[in-house]
Amino acid sequence: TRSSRPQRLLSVVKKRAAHGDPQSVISAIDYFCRHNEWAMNVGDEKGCILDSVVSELNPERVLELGTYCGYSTIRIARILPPGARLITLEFNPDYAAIARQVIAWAGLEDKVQLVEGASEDWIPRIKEHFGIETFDFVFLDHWKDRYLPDTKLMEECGLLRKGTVLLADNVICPGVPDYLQYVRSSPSYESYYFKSHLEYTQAEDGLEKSVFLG
Ligand SMILES: O=C(NCCCOCn1ccc2cnccc21)c1cc(-c2ccc(F)cc2)cc(O)c1O
Ligand SMILES: [Mg+2]
Repeated sequence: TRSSRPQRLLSVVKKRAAHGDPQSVISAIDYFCRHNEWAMNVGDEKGCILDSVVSELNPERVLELGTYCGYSTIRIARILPPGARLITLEFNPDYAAIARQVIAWAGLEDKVQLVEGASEDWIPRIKEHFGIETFDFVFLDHWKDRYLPDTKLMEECGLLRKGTVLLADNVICPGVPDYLQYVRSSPSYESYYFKSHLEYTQAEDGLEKSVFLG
């Protein structure tokens, strides 16, 4: 049967990118998705905004909800300080299997722990399973109707601390209206909208950066 889009992405990475060179993996994926086949990676334009938020924060403990093929995983992991750890959660086992290989090809497997399953099942177990107190940075890029309930769940589970930064992808397209309304109106968050475009297109999209105030 026909290969999957993630499988085609992985084969492009292995053909075009240098092993152990995260930037070449990022460039290979972006070229393929812009010129051959669109895929739902955060992409190069929003990716540069992600890079700037992460490098300004220098987080030690990072959570990513939504791995897909590992594109944003390696964008984040490649600029983390030594000893920092990224936990990335993927629901789809086929995506997870591809992402593991993309992350390994980039040489970043030591900084990344990929877990498979649903956020609502995993979030309550992160503390005891990973021995983590709180996260410094959370990247939300999974089911858009889970951004709000999972943010409330992370608050309830004590995974956020004063200053934890949440960065949410796709706040315009596909859109997360309930999440936006919450973080923009809650006294517990300071929010900022980075206007950009849907990956590899001219459609509007953006990233919402929200600092948890405790
Ligand atoms: O749907 C998207 N992402 C989510 C994937 C499933 O995530 C499932 N998932 C991953 C961990 C995880 C943990 N728990 C539950 C579900 C969990 C997504 C979609 C688009 C998009 C924009 C325009 C279109 F015309 C079509 C699609 C763009 C994006 O950038 C996206 O991120
Ligand atoms: Mg996205």
